[in-house]
Amino acid sequence: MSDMSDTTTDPTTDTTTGGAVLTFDQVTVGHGGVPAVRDFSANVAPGEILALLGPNGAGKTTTLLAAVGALPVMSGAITALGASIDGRVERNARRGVTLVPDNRGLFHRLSVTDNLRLAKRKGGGSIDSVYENFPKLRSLRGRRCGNLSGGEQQMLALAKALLTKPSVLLIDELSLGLSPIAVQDLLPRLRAIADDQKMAVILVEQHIDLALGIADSAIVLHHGRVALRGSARELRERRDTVEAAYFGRLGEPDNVG
Ligand SMILES: Nc1ncnc2c1ncn2[C@@H]1O[C@H](COP(=O)(O)OP(=O)(O)OP(=O)(O)O)[C@@H](O)[C@H]1O
Repeated sequence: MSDMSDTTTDPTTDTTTGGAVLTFDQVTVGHGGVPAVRDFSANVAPGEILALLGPNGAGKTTTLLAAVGALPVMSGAITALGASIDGRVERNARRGVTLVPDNRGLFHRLSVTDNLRLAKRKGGGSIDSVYENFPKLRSLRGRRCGNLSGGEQQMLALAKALLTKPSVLLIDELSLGLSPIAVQDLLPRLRAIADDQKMAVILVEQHIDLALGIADSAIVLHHGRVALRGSARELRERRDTVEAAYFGRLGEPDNVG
């Protein structure tokens, strides 16, 4: 169990639902009937970035997939923008709940602009505004997406998702395969856009310090259980505790659940 009594007493329980646009209420979700995440509760408010941390296999992607309706919950409930999340992924996306998947979800044979045009067909902002936020993409606009670097593809994946003006954006390892400098460039942009658009974000990220550097709050998952939660500021100051949670040294999952 966490000793961060100044943040939240029970790490599996989040009782602050006021103003949340995305709520997980004691959610258990998994694959083929086998739970991968158990009793997960969390709230994310407009403009809030929640960093979802944890080692490989902790259940981070599973949590995001459940939040867009791509995996049915086994028990508990997920609510976004006042309505329950169900299995209709496209409908959830139209309502403003958008996932940037870890495989980036890009069309590699199409140009940068054509990828953006396809995203724009789902509604939302203008391609010009994307190029204002990501000037690098403007200079690459005629390039085939498959010929972009990993960092450029990540930027495009983020830009595509932002084009639909989501209210809730779920990002699975934006920094996958990127240099630390590229991550340092992208994450502050995400912070600024979340602030501007009052967009709620869950950021799954392996770069713990960079994630805590831009997030408002954070949860560490271990073996599908919440091992630790708190404000990002408090967790930055208790880096050793975060690491202990990450490696399951705050107690066995059964004890914290
Ligand atoms: N399609 C699947 N079928 C069966 N089990 C799965 C499937 N996808 C994930 N799992 C299992 O669910 C658990 C959680 O996986 P998940 O991908 O959510 O973890 P993660 O925290 O995102 O890990 P990583 O950091 O490696 O991406 C793991 O034990 C994993 O093996």
